[in-house]
Amino acid sequence: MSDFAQELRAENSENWNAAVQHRFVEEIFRGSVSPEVMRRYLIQDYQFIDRFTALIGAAIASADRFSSRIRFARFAAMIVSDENTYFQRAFDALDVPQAERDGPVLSPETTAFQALMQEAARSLDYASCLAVLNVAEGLYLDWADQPGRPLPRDFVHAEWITLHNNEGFRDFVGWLRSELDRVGGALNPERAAPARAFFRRAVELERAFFDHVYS
Ligand SMILES: Cc1ncc(CN)c(N)n1
Repeated sequence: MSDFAQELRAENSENWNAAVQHRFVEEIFRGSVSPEVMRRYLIQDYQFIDRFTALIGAAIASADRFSSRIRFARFAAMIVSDENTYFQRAFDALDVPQAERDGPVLSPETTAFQALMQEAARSLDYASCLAVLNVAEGLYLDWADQPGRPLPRDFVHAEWITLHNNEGFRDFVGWLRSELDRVGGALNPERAAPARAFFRRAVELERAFFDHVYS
């Protein structure tokens, strides 16, 4: 099998590393993200999750085999259950009114990320959907998976970490990488170009998304 996923990651190492070593990551492990920053982050991220779920739908539609559709459908079920429940409990803890949960003013960074996911979804190009999903989940596993590091006390911080470093998530990200290697690696350079570009843009946006919650 090719190592297409690793190649793309290496091409984008500067932004990837800046995101996984971001101030937000350090602060969340210490439990010191301020309530205002955590609120802003989660309110915007809930809108990210909405389009992200639609992108998984596009991956289900465009995948080339049933076993891959099953894998994505199971993952989507986790997002709309465990992860959605986390958001609701965190919003309660942070006193986020219903209007800001359902229809907040979107930041330019959230809008840009939503647009990128929509573009990938509408392409119905499986390799492009996989590229964006690999960034969104691979980069989150990369920052959250710090074995031996103690968890913060507040569930708002701790659970955001454990949602992204548990065994099931690790396994899913490993599968996502192998799927991108299988599908992307079989394409000639010209046909792989859209996935390569989606990957690059997604890594840039992940970094910008972390940055913008502090601005
Ligand atoms: C911006 C962003 N990127 C990735 C993830 C992980 N699903 C997230 N919740 N938000």
